[in-house]
Amino acid sequence: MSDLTHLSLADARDALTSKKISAVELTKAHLSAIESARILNCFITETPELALKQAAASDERIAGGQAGPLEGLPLGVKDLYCTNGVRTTAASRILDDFTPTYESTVSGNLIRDGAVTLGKLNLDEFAMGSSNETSAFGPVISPWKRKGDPGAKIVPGGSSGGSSAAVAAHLCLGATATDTGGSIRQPAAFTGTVGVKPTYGRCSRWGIVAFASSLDQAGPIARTVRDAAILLRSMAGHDPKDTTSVDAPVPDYEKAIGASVKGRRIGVPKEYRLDGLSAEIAGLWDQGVQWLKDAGAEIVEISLPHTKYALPTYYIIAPAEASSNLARYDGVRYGLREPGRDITDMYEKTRAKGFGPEVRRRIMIGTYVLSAGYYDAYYVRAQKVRSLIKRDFDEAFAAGVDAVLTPATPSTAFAQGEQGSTDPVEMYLNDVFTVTVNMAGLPGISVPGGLAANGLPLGLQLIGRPFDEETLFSLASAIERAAPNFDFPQPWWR
Ligand SMILES: NC(=O)C[C@H](N)C(=O)O
Repeated sequence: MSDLTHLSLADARDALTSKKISAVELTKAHLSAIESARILNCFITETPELALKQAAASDERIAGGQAGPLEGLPLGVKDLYCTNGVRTTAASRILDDFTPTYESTVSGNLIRDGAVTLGKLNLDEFAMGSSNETSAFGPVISPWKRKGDPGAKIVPGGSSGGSSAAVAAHLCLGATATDTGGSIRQPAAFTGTVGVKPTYGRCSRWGIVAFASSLDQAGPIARTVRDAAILLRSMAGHDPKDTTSVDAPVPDYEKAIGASVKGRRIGVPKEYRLDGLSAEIAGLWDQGVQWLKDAGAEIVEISLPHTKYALPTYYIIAPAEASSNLARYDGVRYGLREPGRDITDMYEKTRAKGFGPEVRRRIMIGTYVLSAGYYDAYYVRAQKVRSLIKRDFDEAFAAGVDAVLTPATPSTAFAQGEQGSTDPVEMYLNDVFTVTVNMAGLPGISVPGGLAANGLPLGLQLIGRPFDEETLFSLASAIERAAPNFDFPQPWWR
């Protein structure tokens, strides 16, 4: 077989189980792809020895007829997941050389099912950002190029930018990611990949560095809808160590691929047709509607009246939770410590040195909205609006809508430095279509819809009923079949 990194995860699985290729061979092909793509800065930590050891064990299990569902498949892990014996940074200096003595439940589930782990993927610091430019380990460069602009360094989206870029550049067959306000779906849309944000509670958050605990959710990024379905099945499941994880059976999501969508009711929310929405994004959305119609779905216009409050509400709740979660980085319990005159001075120096500007901004906003005198005006009010946003969706689903279709992002990927350098709100606007899903705890998927005139990928988003990821997989696979084919970028980085 020619280039093993160009197999889909599903095809690689089949080639491994039928012994056409070995896990060691497949792993070596990915390790050498990673080595020749360092300029993209996708990985913070590479773990080639560990990967080869896991691959050899996989080959033995395959030979012994004991292959797990992901046996021998090389994956990347977002560096927000704690990994036993492997440095975990959250792309922050504050964690320094923190090396967990335990494995996050979700990455542990992948390893249990036979996956090979290639290393830890870059991200925005503590997952705060939409372009991977806030990482203390430097930005990730997307493998994609804007037409006629070879010098521009295109961002892979964020915060899971290492995951999306590595998958798009064929450095791994799939990757883990996390989504608090769009961090799986937006980078997937920017890189022509598929990203799934499962229902809140579908995957365990145990062992994943916390950002905003009521919004955070783990999920996969992959090159096809089928591959994402295979990964989610292994990642999901109840975990007694996370009291918010739900004890519900995990379906075989792969069975939803190619399933008929005839008669499924798709809601198109009029509030997402923002003033100033670009003609290209509006066109993509109309196209998506047509593809689902052609596949037999029924389209209904719906109203989600509180949509316009979602972004400001998210940027109160998420920083509030972050300011509380990040209080633990005090120079005593984890990583970095800057000596000071007394304990307060040590705290201040450690936190000033350890956190980057975006993380500091969020901690300050969060502390402000939680402080006496402002708590009711901001935090409590934001929680009330959050309930209204959730109720909008509840009502749409109660009226018989099976899923909601929207664009994933308001634009294609931009170049480094082009957004948010003077005004952080410009960066926050990237999340305008994605944050509602986290606020309501719903599942969402981003699926490619083809390429824009500038040559960069476009993504459509489907939002589903709680714990109905299956419907999203079947609808997304219908879009995947209908959308124009595109090739991932040729490896200019080698
Ligand atoms: N973490 C996320 O889901 C990304 C979002 N853009 C944020 O900065 O909060």
